[in-house]
Amino acid sequence: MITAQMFDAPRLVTQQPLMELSGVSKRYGSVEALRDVSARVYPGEVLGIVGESGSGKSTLLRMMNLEETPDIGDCSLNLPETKGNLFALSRYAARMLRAKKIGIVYQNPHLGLLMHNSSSGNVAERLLIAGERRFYVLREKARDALNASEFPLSRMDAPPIELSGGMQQRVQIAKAIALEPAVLLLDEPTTGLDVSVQALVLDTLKRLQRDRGITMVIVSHDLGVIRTMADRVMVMRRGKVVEEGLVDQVFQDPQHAYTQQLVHAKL
Ligand SMILES: Nc1ncnc2c1ncn2[C@@H]1O[C@H](COP(=O)(O)OP(=O)(O)OP(=O)(O)O)[C@@H](O)[C@H]1O
Repeated sequence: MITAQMFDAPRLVTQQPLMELSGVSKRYGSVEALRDVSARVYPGEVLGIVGESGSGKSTLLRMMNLEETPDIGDCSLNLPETKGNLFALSRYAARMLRAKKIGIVYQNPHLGLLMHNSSSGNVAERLLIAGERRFYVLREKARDALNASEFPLSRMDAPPIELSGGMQQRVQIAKAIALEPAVLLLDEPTTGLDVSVQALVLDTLKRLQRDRGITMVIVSHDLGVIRTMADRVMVMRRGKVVEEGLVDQVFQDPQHAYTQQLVHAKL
C-alpha cells in the first residue's frame, strides 16, 4: 500500500560517511563535555543533534568545525584533498580547511560576523581568506550568496549591527555557503528569533538543502526544529550519545528513557 510517508522518505544513507568523528572525549577541568563520542555524517543528509543544555552539543559541533581539538579522538573528511586525522592538523592548515570546506552558523551572530562591517563585506571576507582578490568577483559572489540566503539585496551594504536578528542569521548563512562548503554546521541557528522569523529562516535552510544538496549538521535543544530539518538524529546527554537513528523512528518510538522523556515533554 502506498502511504503519504513514502513520498517523504528520508534520503537514503548508502555511501561512505563524508565526515567521521570517532572516540572523541573532551574535558574542561572537572567537566566531562564529551565522553567517547562517535558520529558519522553522510553526503547530502541533515544530521540533527539534540539534548538538554550542557549535554555537549556545541562542543561536538566545534570539533566538527576543527575549532577545537579533543583530548582523544579522530576526525576525518572524505574529500580528495584531506587525509588522516584532521585533529592533528596545524592551526593554519585547520583554518584553511575550515575556510574552504566547512561553513558554520552560530546562534550568536557576534561569533560569526564582524558586526560593524558591511554585510557584503562579511561574506567577502570568507572569499578573501580562501584566496580570492578580484573586487568584482568578491562583490558578485557575495551578492549571489546573500541572494541565495534570501537576504534583501537593498541592505547588502548595511552592517549586521543595524539589522534584525533574522537578517543577521541570513548574513551568517550567506557567509557559510559562499564557498559551497562540503558541510554546513548550524548551532541553534534560529534560537532566540521570533517564531514566525524562525520558520522563515528554517524554510530558507530547507530550500538550500533541497536545491544544493548541502550536507548539514544542526544542533538544537528544540525537537520541533530537528523534526523539521533533519533526516537522522543523535540524542546527547551528559557528553554521551544515548540514542541515534532516523528522525521519524527515534521520535515515534524512542528507546532510551531520556529520549522518551524529551519526546513526551514536547507533546
Ligand atoms: N570552553 C569551555 N570551558 C569550560 N567549560 C566548557 C567550555 N565549553 C563547554 N564547557 C562545558 O562543557 C559542557 C558541555 O557544553 P556545551 O556547550 O557543549 O553543551 P550544549 O549541549 O551545547 O549546551 P547549550 O545548549 O546550553 O549550549 C558544559 O558543562 C559546559 O559548561
